[in-house]
Amino acid sequence: MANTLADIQTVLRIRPFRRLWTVLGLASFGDWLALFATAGFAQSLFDDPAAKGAAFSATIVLRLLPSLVLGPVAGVFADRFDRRKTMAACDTARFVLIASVPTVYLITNNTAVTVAWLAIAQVCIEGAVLIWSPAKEAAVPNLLPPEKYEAANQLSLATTYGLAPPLAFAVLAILERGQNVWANLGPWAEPMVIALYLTAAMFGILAVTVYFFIPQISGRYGQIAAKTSSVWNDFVEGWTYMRSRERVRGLILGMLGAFSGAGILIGVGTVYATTLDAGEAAFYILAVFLFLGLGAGIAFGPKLIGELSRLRWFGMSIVLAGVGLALDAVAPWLWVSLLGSVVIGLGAGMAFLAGITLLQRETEDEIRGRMFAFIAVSARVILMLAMTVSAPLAGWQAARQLDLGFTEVELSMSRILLFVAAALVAWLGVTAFKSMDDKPGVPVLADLWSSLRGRPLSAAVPVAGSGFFVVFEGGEGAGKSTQSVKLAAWLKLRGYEAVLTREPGATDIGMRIRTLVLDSGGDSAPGPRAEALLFAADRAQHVEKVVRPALERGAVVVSDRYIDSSIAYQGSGRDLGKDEVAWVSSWATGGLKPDLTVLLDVEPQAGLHRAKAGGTGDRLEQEELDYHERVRETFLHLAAADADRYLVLPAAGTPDEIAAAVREAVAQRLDIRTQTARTETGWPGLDSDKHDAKTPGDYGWSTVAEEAGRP
Ligand SMILES: Nc1ncnc2c1ncn2[C@@H]1O[C@H](COP(=O)(O)OP(=O)(O)OP(=O)(O)O)[C@@H](O)[C@H]1O
Ligand SMILES: Cc1cn([C@H]2C[C@H](O)[C@@H](COP(=O)(O)O)O2)c(=O)[nH]c1=O
Repeated sequence: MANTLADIQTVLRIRPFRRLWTVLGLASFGDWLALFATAGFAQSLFDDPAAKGAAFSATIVLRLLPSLVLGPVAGVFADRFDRRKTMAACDTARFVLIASVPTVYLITNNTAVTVAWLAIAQVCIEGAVLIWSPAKEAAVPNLLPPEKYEAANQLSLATTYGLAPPLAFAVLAILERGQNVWANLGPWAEPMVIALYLTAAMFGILAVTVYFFIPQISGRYGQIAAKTSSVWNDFVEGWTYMRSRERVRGLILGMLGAFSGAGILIGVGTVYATTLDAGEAAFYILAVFLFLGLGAGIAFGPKLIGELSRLRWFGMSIVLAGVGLALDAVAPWLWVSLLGSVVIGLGAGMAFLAGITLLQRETEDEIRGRMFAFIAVSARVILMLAMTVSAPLAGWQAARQLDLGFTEVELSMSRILLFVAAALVAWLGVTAFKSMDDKPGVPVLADLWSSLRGRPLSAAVPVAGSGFFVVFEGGEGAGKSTQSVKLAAWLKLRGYEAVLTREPGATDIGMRIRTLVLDSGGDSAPGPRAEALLFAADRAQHVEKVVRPALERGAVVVSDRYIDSSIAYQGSGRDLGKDEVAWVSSWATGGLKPDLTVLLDVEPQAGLHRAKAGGTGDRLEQEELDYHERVRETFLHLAAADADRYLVLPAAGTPDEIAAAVREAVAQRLDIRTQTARTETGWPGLDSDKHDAKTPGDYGWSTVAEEAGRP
């Protein structure tokens, strides 16, 4: 899933997408150019500096207003009508509207009329953008296979936010600078007038391109009958769809959370910058770093996180943006603040990319336009609200100096607001993560860490049954076999289907592996890695053929050794790395974890003495004492790290004492009344009658392996 340059080249080889991408690039360029050219044009109509400033910001505010009115129904257009025609119509409208602004000025030469028309045109242009964007966003999935959405979005976002704005600014700068050269050509040659005509012409070309050269944008529309439901019904349908889909809701919530944080950041930005004592330019430097982070997140995020679940990545990225905001809120120095800004950008960029890609995948074609419109509109509204509320608040109350001991931080309202934004964004990130998590039970940080190293953890394959899985672990001669037999016998007596099994060797293949690993010596002995893989192969077969089926039947499975043995013997004993070995086993077992692991802790020397019983022992029992010490340490560490799942018992107790403690723990978990359990210890064959019983045969029954005719 991690995409590379090769993925981007692949999507660009798809002709309809390549054309759409070119259209998008030019449209974004045109949008930025139109926005700043109209604002600049409005400014140029006045001489008074205050009026100039007001004209500039009023033009931008006018662009945001239509979201409130047209927003709710903008997406309906994308889902209701042919998207190709919708886009072409919007481009034509933009062509006419943008060209009309300087034309009205040139014809009337009247500032009041021009300003009035400019205001109307601004609102209509934004209306066209609001309808055009969801249609384009919803069209992308019709041109590409789903696994290419991410690369396509990377390309589109990089174009919209990385390439188009600097190009637009460069063109405006060139026009401004060139003004002197063609100043005598008359009012139509003024820089902003040229910019507006240039932009208008571009939208004219785009309308023709979309209409005649990318028929694929029409997608399903060409194949289905025209819709007969009302626009209002379409809107309600979109809203109901969003509310009923948990993942879609999580996605939208997370994205809007990120936008509210961005709004607060922009709102408090200029005031906050003054608390850094870094001069006038601090705000702009912060903005540059924010965009650098944003670009890096979009460009390198997917490569960095590799195969990490995109649903998880989305929530994590939003939390990361929250961490960046918190860093900015407490930053005592400019460099910390710049770091915070990069982190915010990284998180926001990755969340944006993951969010759009997921939304394209999660929503059906006929509803997609409304989902994208909802996001676009809500984002604008939230941005505006957050900016307008936080900007005046930021300057409220004088700042105080907070002495941190090593330095002083200026505690101001802007920092408090940043902190509020950080908490809000992080909370929404966590909420989105929880509502969309596709790998429940897989530890988040371990999953992230493994993914960064190229080996994501898989979600556990669920067990469709109510069985219970108990494992005995411990060093050589700890008494595992003795205790597993006792426990299984007791469970059978209690009426449970108890399946007594072991590793290695519970299956046919397992038995052959056992011989290979334990009995081959000298040159024919497996090397450490082969040994680890052989144990994992035995385990995979064991889980698939014995453990899972039994758990699915509702049985209690009692296994003599499981994954921890590999982590301890191969991971630590052979020094292959505990995480690596655990990952291999986790993959082999589909993430099946025991409900209870009983660790019988034994001094290696004493255990080996018991296990060898005067003989030489198998290949692993012959290892140095050091090796067995490492094995013991690792067992103890594993148990300490997950105390609820483990029962650690010193193996020095008598077999009966240990058996009673084990029964108690199992009884508690199986919800058998301990009182009842205790009263039946007099069953012949358990405890006192058979102190040295350690094989099922001692109780007159057999293990899984023996039932299958194996020793
Ligand atoms: N609690 C105990 N105290 C003393 N001896 C015990 C105890 N439990 C088991 N034994 C004895 O120790 C020897 C090894 O026991 P067992 O085979 O149950 O250990 P194990 O952990 O399964 O060994 P291995 O790792 O070699 O499979 C046996 O002779 C058994 O009778
Ligand atoms: C499952 C498993 C086992 N081992 C080692 C541990 C023991 O030395 C033998 C098994 O012998 P036992 O008498 O049946 O206990 O194999 C290992 O190294 N790694 C494993 O994953």
